[in-house]
Amino acid sequence: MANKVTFDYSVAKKFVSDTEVKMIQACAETAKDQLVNKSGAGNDFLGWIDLPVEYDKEEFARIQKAAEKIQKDSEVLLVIGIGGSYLGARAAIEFLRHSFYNSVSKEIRKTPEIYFCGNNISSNYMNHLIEVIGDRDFSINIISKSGTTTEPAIAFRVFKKLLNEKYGRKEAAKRIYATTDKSRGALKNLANEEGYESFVVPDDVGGRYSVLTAVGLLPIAVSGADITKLMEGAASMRDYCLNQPYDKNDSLQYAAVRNILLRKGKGIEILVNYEPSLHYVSEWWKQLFGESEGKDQKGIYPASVDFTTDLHSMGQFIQDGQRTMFETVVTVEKSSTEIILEEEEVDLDGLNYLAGKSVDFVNKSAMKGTLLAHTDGNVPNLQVFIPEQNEFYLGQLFYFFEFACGVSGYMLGVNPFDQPGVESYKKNMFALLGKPGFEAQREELLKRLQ
Ligand SMILES: O=P(O)(O)OC[C@H]1O[C@](O)(CO)[C@@H](O)[C@@H]1O
Repeated sequence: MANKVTFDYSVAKKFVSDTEVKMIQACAETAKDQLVNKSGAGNDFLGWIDLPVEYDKEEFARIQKAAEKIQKDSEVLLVIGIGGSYLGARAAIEFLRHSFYNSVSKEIRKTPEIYFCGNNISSNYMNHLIEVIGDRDFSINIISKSGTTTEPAIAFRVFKKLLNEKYGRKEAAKRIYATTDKSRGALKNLANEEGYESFVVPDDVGGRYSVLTAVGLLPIAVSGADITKLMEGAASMRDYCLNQPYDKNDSLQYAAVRNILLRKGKGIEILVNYEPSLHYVSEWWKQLFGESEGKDQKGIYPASVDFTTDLHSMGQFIQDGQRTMFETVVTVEKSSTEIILEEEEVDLDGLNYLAGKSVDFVNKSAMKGTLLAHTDGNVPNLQVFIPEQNEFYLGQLFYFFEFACGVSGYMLGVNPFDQPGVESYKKNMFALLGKPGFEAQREELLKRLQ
């Protein structure tokens, strides 16, 4: 077991040869140079590259203090945000903390319950969340880089009212933490006006690359995870990404191999996990790659499955359906806890052959068996290994994927740091809602909907 996050395509050699990986080296290295020298498209959004070593230490200390205050004065923290202002924190908390974080007893959890909202527009979801909070003490972390995104803005209105009614406006303001642009946007204005403690999303860090800023760090710190170790892990992976030669650079190799597969008609990448706690890491990864690469009618469609659960639903398709996909299997090498299966006197369930074996051994056997079966079914299987489930390796994993994404986007010939496509639905929604300034579009859309 290596002591870092690693990438391995050895099982996929039938589909990607070492020679092909060598042939694409120049392309990958040019893309890396563009990224590191900041000479490519979107180069005003590259603040994430040095973030793990150049972050604002004063703000970092303020984040830790705010987290301690929330831990002391709140039973519940609401994290309001969407996309990059949501997924990183959720991914980290689910990966690092208890599988049943919000349900397990306070004695085990020790920190506030954490609920995410503002990531949908459902009245049911919000009403049910109000019921979950009940009359308990709570705080809000509202996160929006632009400060104008509709989903979190609506949720903030609703939950700010609840907080104001419970504590009065002045006291409520001390329980609201705003993570947003340093000087612009509706949320920044509101924070200034009401005196909320504010944290900054740096100008040069886009939403989907912002997990290691206050966007991710405050909720992660409230959950009791160690954000210093998270940054240290990211810093160590930054070092590998920037300084290792091509053949030893896991992140570069991953970017290269997925581009080789794309050129062979594999337009769908499925991120696979065998730990339920990785589910939201996949969700975070999907936004990272989907928003970065899916443009100009190009890109690999990022999908994900949770195995072994989805082997019993999507397994058939992956084994046997249209051959347009490859899998990237993320494995946690050493499970943090163990269960050993015991022998039963009468072997009614036929499982005595597993007596003395750990549940993780069964899980790993399922993983290895599936890897070979899917390879035989002509689905290339790439692998990413995480040594253990902790903050350090998660920091490495985040940075590994971010770097690979930047490189891969340039290899593909797109700007990996913009997202013009997401505006189309917003314009239509604003027009239909009657937002001032969208009158002409409104008439046109209403006619189409008749
Ligand atoms: O932090 P904000 O500005 O509310 O944006 C949230 C998300 O919405 C998007 O801008 C897409 O609309 C994403 O890129 C971003 O992560």
